[in-house]
Amino acid sequence: MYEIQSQDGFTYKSTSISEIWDKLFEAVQIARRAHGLTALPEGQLKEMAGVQMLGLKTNAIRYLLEQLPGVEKCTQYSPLYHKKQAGLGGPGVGVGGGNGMGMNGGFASHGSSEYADYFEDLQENPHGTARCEPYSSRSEYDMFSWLASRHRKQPMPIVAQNIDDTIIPRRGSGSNLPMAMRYRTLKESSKESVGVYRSHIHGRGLFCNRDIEAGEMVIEYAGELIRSTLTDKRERYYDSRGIGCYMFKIDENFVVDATMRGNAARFINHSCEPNCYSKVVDILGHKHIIIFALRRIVQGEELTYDYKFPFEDVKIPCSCGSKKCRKYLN
Ligand SMILES: C[S@@+](CC[C@H](N)C(=O)[O-])C[C@H]1O[C@@H](n2cnc3c(N)ncnc32)[C@H](O)[C@@H]1O
Repeated sequence: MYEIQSQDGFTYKSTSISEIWDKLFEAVQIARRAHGLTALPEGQLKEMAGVQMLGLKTNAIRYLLEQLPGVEKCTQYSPLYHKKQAGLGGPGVGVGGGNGMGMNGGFASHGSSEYADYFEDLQENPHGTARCEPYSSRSEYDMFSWLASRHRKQPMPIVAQNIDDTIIPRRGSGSNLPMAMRYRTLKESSKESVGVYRSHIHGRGLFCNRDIEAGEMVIEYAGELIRSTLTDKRERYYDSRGIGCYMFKIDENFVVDATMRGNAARFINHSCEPNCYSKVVDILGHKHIIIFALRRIVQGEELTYDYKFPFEDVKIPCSCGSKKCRKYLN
C-alpha cells in the first residue's frame, strides 16, 4: 500500500504506484492554479515531478540509484551506467543504451534467468519503504542494543551428550569451598561461561556458553553500590534521558545500580520457573549479589531467576513461557 499526504493532512492510499503518481500530478496542478500559474502539460509535469524533483537528472544520483537491488523492476527505465553484460548474474546490469530518465524509455529485457531469480527472491519491505516503517523504540542511549541482534551467534544448545567409557573430569560446583575463594575466580570465569544474546523472553538475556553445575556461582550482579534514598532520583534521571534503568535491591538501605557500571548480569531475565537464584553474600565484610545455579544448566540455556517483584496494581506481563508462569512479574 502506498500513501501520500497533503500539507493539510489529507491522505490518499492506493496499492497502485501509478494511481499515486496521478494523484500527485493532480495535486501539483491544483497548487499551480491556486498560485496563479498555468497548469503544465502532463508530460512536462511528470518530467518535473518524477525526475527533476527527485534529483534524477543528476548523473551522480543516477549512477548510485542504478546499483540498487530491485532496479530491474523499473521496466520503464533505461540504465545509463550500469548496463547488463550478457551472462552476468549480479544486480545493476542491463543491455541496451540508456536514453535518459523519461517515462517512456524502455528497460531492455535481461537474458539471464539467474539475474531474474535474484530479484524474484527480493523481499519487499512490508511497510512499502523504510521511511514508512514504524518507529522502533531503540534508545540512542542504549549502547548495548546490538547485543540483541539476531545476527549474533548464540552458543549451540547441547541436546544429548555422548556417554562413553572415557573418564572426563567434571567441573564441580565448588560449593564446598569458602565463599571468598569461590568469589575470587568468579569475575574471570563468568566472562567465559556466560554471554548476552537476543532472548525469547525479553530483549536481551544471559545465556550459558558451557554446562553449569547445580550450586555453581554463575555471575555477580555488579554495579555501583548506592543508598536506597538515591534510587528515585536516579530513576527519574534515567527515565528523562530514555536510559533503561537496571537496579537490584540489596536490603532496605542499599541498592546496586548497574545502569552505568554494570556487567552482563543485568541482562538476566525473570522466569517463574527459573534455573538460577540470587543471593546477597557477605564476602570479607562487603555485600555482593551473586547469581547461583539452581540446577544443572546446559550450554545454550538462558539463565533466569525469579525477580520476586512485589505485588502492584500496574502490572508487568510476564513472557517467561514456563508452565508455571504467574502471568505477571508483579
Ligand atoms: C534486568 S532487565 C532484563 C534485561 C532485558 N531483557 C534487557 O534487554 O534489557 C529487566 C526488564 O526486562 C524485562 N523482563 C525481564 N524478564 C521478563 C519476563 N519474564 N517477561 C517480560 N519482561 C521481562 C522487564 O521489562 C524487566 O523490567
